[in-house]
Amino acid sequence: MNAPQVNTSQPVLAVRGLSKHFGGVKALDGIDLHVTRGELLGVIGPNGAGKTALINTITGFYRATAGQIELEGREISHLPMHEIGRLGIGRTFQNIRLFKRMTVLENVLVAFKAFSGSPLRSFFRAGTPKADIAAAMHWLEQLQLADRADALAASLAYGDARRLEIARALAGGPRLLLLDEPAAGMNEAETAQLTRDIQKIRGHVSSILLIEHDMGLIRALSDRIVAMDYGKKIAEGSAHAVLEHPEVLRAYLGSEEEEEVRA
Ligand SMILES: Nc1ncnc2c1ncn2[C@@H]1O[C@H](COP(=O)(O)OP(=O)(O)OP(=O)(O)O)[C@@H](O)[C@H]1O
Repeated sequence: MNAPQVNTSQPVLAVRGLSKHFGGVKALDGIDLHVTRGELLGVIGPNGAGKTALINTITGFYRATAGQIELEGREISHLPMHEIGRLGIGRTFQNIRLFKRMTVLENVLVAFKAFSGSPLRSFFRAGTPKADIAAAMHWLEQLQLADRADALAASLAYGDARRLEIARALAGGPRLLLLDEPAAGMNEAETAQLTRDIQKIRGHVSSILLIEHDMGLIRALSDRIVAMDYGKKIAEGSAHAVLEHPEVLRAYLGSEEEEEVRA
């Protein structure tokens, strides 16, 4: 199959009519959205709106019930997860997933390992190419983790562990980075640092889709916001337009997050 022609006006990600049903539960119900080159798209919605299901379906962790997912014009919804990762979609998880008994540096090296396709154990035994170590250290420096490179991942403070997940995702060289609630569980100072970190990494990855409940982070970082509820898109546009949208306020009404949306 020929590679799609480079088209700078083409969205990096285009999702059309995307649905994911679990029995009678419509986690995604006909979602349309796109992320353009250089854009950070914020995705908000109350608990259970379908935000994580969106990331899980884009990355092939869930198989879509219906709809299309295009990465730079190429249909990917039928592809296995590892192939979607190889084509350039990186992610972090709502619940941090690190190799806790490996060092911080090794956790980032896994990204190169996954891409080279060779078995992990023998890779480390055989010695790691200097270029990979230099590249991994670059990402650790970007996320202020270089001085913890030899520490065990298990010993990291919560905020550092979250940043290590981001460093690992970036080391895979994604065109599109999907961040699933990176500020979850962070205190105010950690969230402020994370905001600066995400600003910094924007220059290194073409596009970012950011799921977050922290409206301060969403306001500070998003070029555009999509709001979801019950698996549907209920609003789309600028931070001001979406966070003041009557349907968005209604969706959050009565939930603990209502005050945050208005803050
Ligand atoms: N594997 C699954 N099996 C069954 N139902 C699921 C599964 N994953 C998600 N759901 C359901 O799909 C809906 C959307 O869930 P999802 O986790 O995507 O919401 P969310 O917007 O990410 O919520 P939160 O903000 O709490 O993380 C929920 O009703 C959830 O119970």
